[in-house]
Amino acid sequence: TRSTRPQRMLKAVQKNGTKGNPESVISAIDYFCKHSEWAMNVGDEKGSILDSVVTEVNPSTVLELGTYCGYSTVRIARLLSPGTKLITLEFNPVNAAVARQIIAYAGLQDKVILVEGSSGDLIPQMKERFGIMTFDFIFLDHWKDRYLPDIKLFEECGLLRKGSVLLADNVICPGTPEYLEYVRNSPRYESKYYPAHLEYTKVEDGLEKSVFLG
Ligand SMILES: CCNc1ncnc2c1ncn2[C@@H]1O[C@H](/C=C/CNC(=O)c2cc(-c3ccc(F)cc3)cc(O)c2O)[C@@H](O)[C@H]1O
Ligand SMILES: [Mg+2]
Repeated sequence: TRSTRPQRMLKAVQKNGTKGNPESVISAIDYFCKHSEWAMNVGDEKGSILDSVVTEVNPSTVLELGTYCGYSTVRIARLLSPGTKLITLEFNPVNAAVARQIIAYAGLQDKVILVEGSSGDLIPQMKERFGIMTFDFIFLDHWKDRYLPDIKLFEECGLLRKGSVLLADNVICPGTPEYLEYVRNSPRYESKYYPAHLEYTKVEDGLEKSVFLG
């Protein structure tokens, strides 16, 4: 059967990247998306904002929803302190297989725990399976209509603490109106919008950073 876009992206990383060099993997994916095939990675512009938030938070516990090809996984993992690992959830096995290889090519496999499955099933298992008390940083980049149910699940499972930072991609395009309305109007969150553009385009998009107030 025909290859998938993530599989073609992996080939581009193996061809143009340098093994063990996360920056070269990020550049190879951005180049592929700009010159070969557009893909829904967070991209370089929003990726720089992601980098600055991760650096500012310097998290000890990290969760990503929607690994896709592992582009943002590599961006985040390369910035984590030694010994810190990030958990990333991906329910499409073909995408998960590509992401594992891209993460490994970047040399970051020891800093990443990729769990195959759906966030709705896995979030309630975080404490028992991974010994997580609360998350310092969460990156939301999965199905847009799942951002709101999943943030409520974080609250219900007691996975947020005073100061936990949630960063959400695509709050303008494709858009996550119910999520935005919730975090911007809830007294339990302090929210801030970071304007940018849809990856590799001039279309308006941005990231929403929401700090849980406890
Ligand atoms: C069921 C919800 N839980 C989930 N749990 C685990 N993994 C999940 C989940 N949802 C989706 N996934 C996975 O995350 C990935 C999906 C991400 C969804 N992202 C988008 O739809 C998206 C879409 C666009 C976009 C923007 C403009 C367009 F014209 C076309 C597309 C841009 C983006 O930056 C995006 O993030 C896939 O790998 C999917 O298998
Ligand atoms: Mg996205």
